[in-house]
Amino acid sequence: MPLSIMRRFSFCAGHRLVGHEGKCQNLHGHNYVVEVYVTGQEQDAVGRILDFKKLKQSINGWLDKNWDHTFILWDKDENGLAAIRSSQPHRIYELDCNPTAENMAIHFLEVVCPEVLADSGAVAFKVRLWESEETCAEVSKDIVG
Ligand SMILES: Nc1nc2c(c(=O)[nH]1)N=C([C@H](O)[C@H](O)COP(=O)(O)OP(=O)(O)OP(=O)(O)O)CN2
Repeated sequence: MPLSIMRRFSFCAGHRLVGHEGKCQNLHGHNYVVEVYVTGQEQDAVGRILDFKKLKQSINGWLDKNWDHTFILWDKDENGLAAIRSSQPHRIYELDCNPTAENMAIHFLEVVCPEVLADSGAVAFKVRLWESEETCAEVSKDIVG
């Protein structure tokens, strides 16, 4: 019987989309929401896949350090990077691709979740990343086991 849990997190960040035909080519920000769906091999003695609090601490720790109140920019966006670097202080997170909701969701599922959930016994299989209340991207993967 498939069993999973989900927790929702929020953070503020700036970005821009290189090559976008409209306003989103300009530096701007969002109140992002990220939903992380987690499953595990078995429930613990209490009946949990993973304590919601542990999930919160792991994910929020990473978000606070890396994405919250940063500019998330493509590492090839030299002009955008230079603009943000010229302000002091600044926080930048460089992605190896344009920071669309889709690419940020993929990065979160493929890179961030395995790192922060290592040793937890749980694994993230789906991420939904909301850029606004109306727009989100969703990515999921099959978990073998
Ligand atoms: N598939 C995607 N499309 C767009 C993304 C994205 O991540 N994935 N991102 C953006 C921009 O970041 C933009 O800030 C959000 O777009 P949206 O709200 O749709 O912009 P509008 O042009 O509709 O804004 P209005 O203020 O309502 O005119 C764009 N697309």
